[in-house]
Amino acid sequence: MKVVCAAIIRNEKIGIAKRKSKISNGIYEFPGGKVEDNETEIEALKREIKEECGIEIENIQFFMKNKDFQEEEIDLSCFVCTTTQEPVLSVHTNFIWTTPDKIYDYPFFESDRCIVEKLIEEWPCLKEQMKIKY
Ligand SMILES: Nc1nc2c([nH]c(=O)n2[C@H]2C[C@H](O)[C@@H](COP(=O)(O)OP(=O)(O)OP(=O)(O)O)O2)c(=O)[nH]1
Repeated sequence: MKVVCAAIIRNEKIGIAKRKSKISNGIYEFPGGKVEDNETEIEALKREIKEECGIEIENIQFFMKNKDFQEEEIDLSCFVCTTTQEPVLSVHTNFIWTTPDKIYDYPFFESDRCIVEKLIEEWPCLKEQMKIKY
């Protein structure tokens, strides 16, 4: 299954969201979801973030891929992007703006560990790079 997710950056913070249902109940994740057959990863990402957070995202850049096996194989592509809007939640019960080094203060998707690690490593550069864009 192809899945996309976004590390959304705003005001030098990254957004993480808490799920209210299914396998990841109560766990924080990067917002996103499954890629449908008729769409590109970027189209899926924009659609999922609009559906789940009610916001438009901009400056979308590929960040990394990660494979995991849950109930089936998950082929996850993570992107970084910016927004100028505040989320309005539908499938999540909470949304927090934080910095990568604090993500593990929250119960977070274990399979996303390498994404979080890369975000921590690249954060000084990434936050500067994304700052000029919003
Ligand atoms: N959204 C998201 N899903 C992730 C992350 N890491 C990770 O392993 N996953 C897995 C969990 C799920 O098995 C799958 C995403 O499925 P989903 O349930 O979010 O997809 P969806 O929104 O399209 O779901 P639905 O429409 O079928 O309800 O990817 C992540 O950071 N964000």
